[in-house]
Amino acid sequence: MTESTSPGNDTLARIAAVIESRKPSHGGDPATSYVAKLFDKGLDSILKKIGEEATETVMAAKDGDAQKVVYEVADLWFHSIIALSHFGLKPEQVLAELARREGLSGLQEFAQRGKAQEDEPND
Ligand SMILES: N=c1c2ncn([C@@H]3O[C@H](COP(=O)(O)OP(=O)(O)OP(=O)(O)O)[C@@H](O)[C@H]3O)c2ncn1[C@@H]1O[C@H](COP(=O)(O)O)[C@@H](O)[C@H]1O
Repeated sequence: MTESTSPGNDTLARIAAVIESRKPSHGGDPATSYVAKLFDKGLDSILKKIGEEATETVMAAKDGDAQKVVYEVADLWFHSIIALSHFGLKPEQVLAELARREGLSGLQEFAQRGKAQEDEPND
């Protein structure tokens, strides 16, 4: 797969657009759409799915099952995009935040926040 055909930011933007179209305000139908059903159930149900998918990601990793890690992270990202949409946010905003952090070491950033050395995020 070449770089130009690799799934990337466009994929996230397209999925986010479909998710947006499933909102009740856009005519999403819980009878025919998983996303519309989740929006219909509300934020707690969306957050519960994120918790489940995060746990399943950890379990797949602990099992050493690399392909399952891919499936579970895809589930986690998908449900996280639904949560972003609930708050009127888009994946682009998360990607922009990651881009902003590029080149800034996590330890450097931690020090800039004035954290004491004994609080280092190493566990
Ligand atoms: N990417 C996804 C996607 N990923 C996961 N899922 C669904 O999310 C649910 C995840 O639930 P679970 O992980 O609990 O899976 P499970 O099979 O129920 O249980 P486990 O065996 O994993 O424990 C399943 O019903 C999946 O089918 C998704 N449903 C939809 N999409 C995208 O969203 C679009 C809109 O979907 P609809 O709103 O349903 O039209 C689709 O065209 C896709 O692009």
